[in-house]
Amino acid sequence: MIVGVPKEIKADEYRVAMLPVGVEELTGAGHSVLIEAGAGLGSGIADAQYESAGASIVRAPAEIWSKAELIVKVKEPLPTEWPHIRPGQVLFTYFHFAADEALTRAVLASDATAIAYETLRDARGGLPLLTPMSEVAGRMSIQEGAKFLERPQEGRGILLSGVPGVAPADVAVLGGGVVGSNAAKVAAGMGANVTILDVNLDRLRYLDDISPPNVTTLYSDRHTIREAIERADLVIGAVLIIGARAPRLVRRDDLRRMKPGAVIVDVAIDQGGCVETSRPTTHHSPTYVIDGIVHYCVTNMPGAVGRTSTYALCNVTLPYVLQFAEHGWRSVASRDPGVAEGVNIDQGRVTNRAVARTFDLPYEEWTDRPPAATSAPIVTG
Ligand SMILES: NC(=O)C1=CN([C@@H]2O[C@H](COP(=O)(O)OP(=O)(O)OC[C@H]3O[C@@H](n4cnc5c(N)ncnc54)[C@H](O)[C@@H]3O)[C@@H](O)[C@H]2O)C=CC1
Ligand SMILES: CC(=O)C(=O)O
Repeated sequence: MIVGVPKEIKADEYRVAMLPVGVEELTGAGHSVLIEAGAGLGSGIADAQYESAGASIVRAPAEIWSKAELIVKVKEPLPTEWPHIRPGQVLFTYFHFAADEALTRAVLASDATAIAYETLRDARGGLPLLTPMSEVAGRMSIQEGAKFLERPQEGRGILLSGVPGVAPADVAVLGGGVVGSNAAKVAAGMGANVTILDVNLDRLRYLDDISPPNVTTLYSDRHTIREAIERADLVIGAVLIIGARAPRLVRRDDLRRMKPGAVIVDVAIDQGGCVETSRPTTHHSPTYVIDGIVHYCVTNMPGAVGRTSTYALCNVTLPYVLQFAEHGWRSVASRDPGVAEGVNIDQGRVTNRAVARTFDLPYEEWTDRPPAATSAPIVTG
């Protein structure tokens, strides 16, 4: 199989979807790997390292898109990449379709197959390809929140930890999953008073068991959310309903009840954000202020720590890439229902219920039978 790894083109995205060891494993098994020149530089990996592992370095991204049967990426294809997507091609990357109708329709129209990192499940029902990036983003959310609480960054001029004689900050974490628990761990470690809100009581019981005394758990409802964000200096948005648009837990009216200069880091922005006033931002221009509240809504937070994130991501994606190359993704997905849950779009059909519902598109349960050919098959070689 020909596997292609284009350079990421999203703003401030320094990750790459494959390590040299991945190239070595794939080429050792008889596959070809095309890596775009410079794709690894943001993560400190030189073209020569890929080449010595057996990759072909390709200058023109169009050549990768036109030759590869399996495209392995980090972020969703951007509009300039859409025309390159080919019928029958398989794209393995983050998509977050529910936050982007134009992307959804472009991939549907392409007759390609989209296997989304963020909905693929493991045998325990976890999200193995989302988890490492959620760990990164959860930890970063406190680092970033702390920075934007500084007065020159338009925050309220609060040091998260406080100092002897002055109280620490209050941090409210909406959603106690991977992002939320990692955010809470870092914030609590810095000495902040942390409140985690979630609708999953078993999860709250677990967090209550393992957390230090400066972490409180609360069942998440409209009243507890409102009270927690009114108290908070820093709010972390960390909810997820798999495949779906994030629920809007904080409304515009709520901002007026918050402390002026408080900061919201809406990590869930990649699924549309859990705050009504959130809109995507970039690492270069990460924040904006509405009603006195600083909003940080970067959709690719782990991209800023490319080296750590690339390794953490590729550790978990490579085993799937190897299986797809070796056995074909249809055969892998037909044997592993967790992989089938990753298939969001398959050659013109929406095969993820939440995505279909978000855009009122027809839903078809995924089966291993390829749809009747509607376009010319992909040309390889
Ligand atoms: N902006 C970025 O760069 C990144 C964003 N993310 C995103 O962060 C979000 C969270 O991801 P994970 O923590 O991995 O998900 P997760 O599934 O581990 O945790 C989500 C939690 O939200 C809870 N939840 C659902 N509805 C809720 C409600 N109404 N109130 C309170 N809690 C509620 C769930 O019970 C669950 O515990 C996702 O959208 C993910 O894609 C992840 C990594 C990077
Ligand atoms: C999860 C995701 O979208 C990211 O790591 O950028």
